[in-house]
Amino acid sequence: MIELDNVAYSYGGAELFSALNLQLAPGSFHFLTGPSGAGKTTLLKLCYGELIATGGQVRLFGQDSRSLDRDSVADTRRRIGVVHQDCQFLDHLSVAENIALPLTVAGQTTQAADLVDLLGWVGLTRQADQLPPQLSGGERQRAALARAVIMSPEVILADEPTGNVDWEMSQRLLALLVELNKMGKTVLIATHDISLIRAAKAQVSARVLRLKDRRLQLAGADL
Ligand SMILES: Nc1ncnc2c1ncn2[C@@H]1O[C@H](COP(=O)(O)OP(=O)(O)OP(=O)(O)O)[C@@H](O)[C@H]1O
Repeated sequence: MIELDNVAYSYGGAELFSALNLQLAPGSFHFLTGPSGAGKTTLLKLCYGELIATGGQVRLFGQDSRSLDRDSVADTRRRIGVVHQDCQFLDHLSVAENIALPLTVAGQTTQAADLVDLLGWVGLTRQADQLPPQLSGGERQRAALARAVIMSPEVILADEPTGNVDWEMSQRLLALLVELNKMGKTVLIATHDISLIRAAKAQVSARVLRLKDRRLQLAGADL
């Protein structure tokens, strides 16, 4: 689904990583960990075509990310749901409108019943008409997850989805991501939270990758 082959990335002259290989197979569950600044967010951006590799090749659903035309970019955006690190809501729109935004942007109408179901699934039924600044950290993260899945993507890429939430809320978010994986979705979570990874490994068969010193490696079994 998403394949990185000998990939390098540089911001300006400084190479962040190189010779990086990754395959996200359908239905797989991956964690991406590593020190702050190692390039996890950058790697996720390469995986959804927001950035183009400065070396090697990224293939998204079999297509080289460098050669995606407008339609293919739109198709890729539909097939990959992203939970951004900073959530990125439009503060003048309600929570429900923010969640439905990918559909609105794609010119599709929101099925009210689907939106109600989705709000219920993430536990935000009561908050549907509130504005994003009125939400708690955990509610924001759940709204971001709902927005990421509203287009029924095949792949979910989540960047620190449990940042700034307590343990109980991180378990709740993890349960939603595990549920999505059990429905057949491919999941990749970038996180610093080792205890989250340990909790997940009791629930799902997950590969843990560590980005460090410009290389991507399988983490040890102790994780
Ligand atoms: N647009 C940019 N221009 C220049 N440098 C950037 C840009 N975006 C990120 N960087 C740098 O690239 C490095 C990797 O950033 P990135 O956000 O990918 O790391 P990360 O592993 O996700 O970090 P964190 O865990 O702190 O979120 C950092 O040193 C960062 O300052």
